[in-house]
Amino acid sequence: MHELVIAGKFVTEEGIFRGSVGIDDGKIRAISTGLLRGEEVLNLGEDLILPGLIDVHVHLRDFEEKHKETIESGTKAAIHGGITTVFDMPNTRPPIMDLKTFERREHTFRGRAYSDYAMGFLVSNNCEDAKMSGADFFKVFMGASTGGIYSKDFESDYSCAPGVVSVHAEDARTIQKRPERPPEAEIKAVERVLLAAEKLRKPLNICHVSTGGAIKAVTRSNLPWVSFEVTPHHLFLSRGDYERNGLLKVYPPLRGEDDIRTLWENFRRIPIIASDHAPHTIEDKKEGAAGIPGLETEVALLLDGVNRGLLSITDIVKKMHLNPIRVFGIRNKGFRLGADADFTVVDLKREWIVKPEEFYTKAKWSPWEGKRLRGKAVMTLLRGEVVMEEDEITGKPRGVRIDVR
Ligand SMILES: NC(=O)N[C@@H](CC(=O)O)C(=O)O
Ligand SMILES: [Zn+2]
Ligand SMILES: [Zn+2]
Repeated sequence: MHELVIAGKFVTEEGIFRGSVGIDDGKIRAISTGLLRGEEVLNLGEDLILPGLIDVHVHLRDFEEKHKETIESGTKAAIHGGITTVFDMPNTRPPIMDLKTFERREHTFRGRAYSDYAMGFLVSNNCEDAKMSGADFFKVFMGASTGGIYSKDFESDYSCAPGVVSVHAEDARTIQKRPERPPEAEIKAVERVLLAAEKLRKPLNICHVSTGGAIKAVTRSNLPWVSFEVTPHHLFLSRGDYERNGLLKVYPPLRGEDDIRTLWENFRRIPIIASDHAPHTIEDKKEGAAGIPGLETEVALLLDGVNRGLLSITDIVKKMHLNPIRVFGIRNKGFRLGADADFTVVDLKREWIVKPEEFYTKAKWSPWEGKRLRGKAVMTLLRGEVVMEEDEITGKPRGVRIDVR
């Protein structure tokens, strides 16, 4: 007899099966195609039950930028959007690039996160601190983005990081000459990344790949320790959208139809989908801040894509659960016995209109404002506890740091 049994239609990388999962102490203890017995049974009918979705690229801000987002508002937005674990990007103010600030970040998270979280460390000529930090992943900027910090010697920073490196691949010199950041800025940086990865042979994830040239270069290099992520805004929005709405300024920039077509033509080769949730106030955006909020639309946009035949529901499990766990070595997550009982429950047929005023993020604006989407996250479970149901955040912050050791 389990504490809790969840029954319904489970989605794995192979497909959908009707069955039930037995949960005790927040962990998956039994998986069955029949109906397990539980003190409490949560029957989820026709909704689809995905393993907890993981977003490996999220800017939670907080510290001196609480007006943009806090740990609470950002992680509430995560579980509202169906995300159970977020990777906290370290280009905060102050940036997380020394031991004292890393420890301060760790305390800032305690008891305030509504989702689980991985802690990042920004590497830029600070190798000793990076090695001593114990961070869950490491961030390197090859060119400046929000916060303005970037590596003067990418190879040395990449070589120093004692764990998986996520890299912002836009070439600094090209950006200085051509601030509009054409595809060449990304392609040049990605080619440098691949040469370094070939030499150093250590795990690396290329952030927000946006161009056909970069995705072709990565897939051609075929290095098993090199992964990459693509964002929903680079899949569903274009440079034309930015020309019509200046708020859509983002680094790397939204691209032309050719690049977008190549991303979709290579969709099955994309290991990870991540939001690059980058909240700014409307005032900051009007002053040219780069970044787009994405936590509360990313899953719904992908589900809408499933309904339009652009991708399959199993793609979402592969690119937002399985591959993030594999690439970043997450030990306590996964749809298997002994792993945390995190689940993202979606209603694939739910039609709704994007209304940013109903968002939990402080960035109450969206490129998809007013758009009708088919598909929505309707319930989020974290270690067997319902933490979001029908847009309501239920209960207190339960999020804890993931285990990548
Ligand atoms: N993507 C952006 O345009 N902005 C991000 C930084 C980054 O991911 O480069 C931010 O932190 O605002
Ligand atoms: Zn970036
Ligand atoms: Zn980012």
